Amino acid sequence: MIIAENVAKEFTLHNQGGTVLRVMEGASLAVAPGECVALTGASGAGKSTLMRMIWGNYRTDAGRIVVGGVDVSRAEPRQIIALRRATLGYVSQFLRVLPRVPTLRVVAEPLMALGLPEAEATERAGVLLARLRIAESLWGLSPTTFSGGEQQRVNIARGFVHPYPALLLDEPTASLDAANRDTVMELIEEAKGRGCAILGIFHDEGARARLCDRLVDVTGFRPETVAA
Ligand SMILES: Nc1ncnc2c1ncn2[C@@H]1O[C@H](COP(=O)(O)OP(=O)(O)OP(=O)(O)O)[C@@H](O)[C@H]1O
Repeated sequence: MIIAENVAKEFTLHNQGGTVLRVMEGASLAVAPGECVALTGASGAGKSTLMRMIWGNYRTDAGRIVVGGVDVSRAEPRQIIALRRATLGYVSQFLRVLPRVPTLRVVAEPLMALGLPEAEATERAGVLLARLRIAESLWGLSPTTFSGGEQQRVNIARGFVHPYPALLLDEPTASLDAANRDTVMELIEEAKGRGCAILGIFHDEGARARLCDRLVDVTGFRPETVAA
């Protein structure tokens, strides 16, 4: 479902004398439906860079990334938009929303973008917000003023409201209390159960042990490691 083949990436720092940073070479992995794979490796090893390339935000310099049959590394922007709408969800560490959009709407939006009627989309959004213990009194407010943990749960609700066949998760259990952390792990298990392919960064070792079928250490994709 999520495939990376021989992916390479370098950054050119134009404002720093054109310095070229080679950060990745020969990165290959595959995540099958129903599987959860954790990206590991020290800080700066390239976990976020690989996730951003799969999400289609960073260009792939060499190799191929295919998600749900779409070649992300060569796709047109409109294909990436369609992929993100129906196939690939992404729960980033930070919630990015337009100001003044109420929380219930923020969570319902992915479903409405897929053509679901507003009433059904908001009902499903409400079920998930309640499950993630966001007080109903907050649903009509913009999440921009919410606490860090509340924002993260809104972000998670948005990422799980549609049964995406593939999901990218960036530290989904960070900054959550025990009960909410457990609920998020249940949501991830349910997604796996329905065949979702999940690739994530999990610094939470307990969550990694409970959820992940395999670990992929991106240190093996550093150019100096590949050359050795
Ligand atoms: N936009 C960018 N421009 C220049 N260099 C970048 C950019 N994004 C990442 N890098 C560099 O790529 C390398 C890998 O960074 P990345 O954020 O992918 O690591 P990480 O494994 O996710 O680290 P962490 O666990 O600290 O988040 C780092 O050396 C970083 O400086």
